[in-house]
Amino acid sequence: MESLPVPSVQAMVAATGGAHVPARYLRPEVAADAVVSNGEAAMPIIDFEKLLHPDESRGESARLHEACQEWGFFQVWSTLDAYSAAVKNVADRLLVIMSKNLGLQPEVIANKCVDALQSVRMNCYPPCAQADKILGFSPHSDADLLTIVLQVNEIQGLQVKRDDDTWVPVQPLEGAFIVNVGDVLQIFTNGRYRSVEHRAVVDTERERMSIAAFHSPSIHATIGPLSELVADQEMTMYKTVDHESFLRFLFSAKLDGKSLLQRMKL
Ligand SMILES: O=C(O)CCC(=O)C(=O)O
Ligand SMILES: [Fe+2]
Repeated sequence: MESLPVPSVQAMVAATGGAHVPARYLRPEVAADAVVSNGEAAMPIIDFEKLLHPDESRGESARLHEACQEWGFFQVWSTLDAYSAAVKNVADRLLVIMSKNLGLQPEVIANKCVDALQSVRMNCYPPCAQADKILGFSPHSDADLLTIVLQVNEIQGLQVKRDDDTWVPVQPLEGAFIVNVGDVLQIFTNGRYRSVEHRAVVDTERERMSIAAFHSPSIHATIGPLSELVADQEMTMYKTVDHESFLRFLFSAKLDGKSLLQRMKL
């Protein structure tokens, strides 16, 4: 469908700052409309966690019911708790299966993850007309155990570096997470599992968004090759440090490829 042949509003605002509004956009009735203040008549806000909580769900679902009848509109408030818990569950289960694959008792990693650290980063990449000259995210590897990334929209952007220095774009699959091994897992496995550099490019026209959830061991866990995974005669590839020192390494290094792992090398 073709759009109406009118001048672009964005271009017009950019040119005049909105100082001149063409007559076709003027709406005299707006001045006469009553707009009440956002006080008593505020739209209901439903707390999603309460809605799912066994003890609080009754009250909150009653409010939801009322909102649907009275307003037909409501806002749902949700901390990222539900999301974080869901992705943590995925990470924990993957780590159990990875442990089995490595011939490792699952408790070895699980014990290091009692009171695991988790952080979530929302990435937003605005479009850029000169997308081929810039990067949305510099090449880096993640400093955690496992990262679980949700591509919020279908726009491609994440690229993974292969051994021949080529970059492979990751095709977003609807409903799928992208999971990557982080530096800590590479260190735990003495290099068997690979924490690989990746980067994000941007689109020329469309904004892209992703949510990355980073799963790390407890702050009290030591970070170093797991003795169970260093075979007799095998060389230990990395230092063993406490988690706090590891994080200090991380925050003192700039986002630069795999420099953190280089610094952990023996
Ligand atoms: O935007 C992406 O797909 C990846 C983001 C990422 O690598 C990160 O947040 O560490
Ligand atoms: Fe990353």
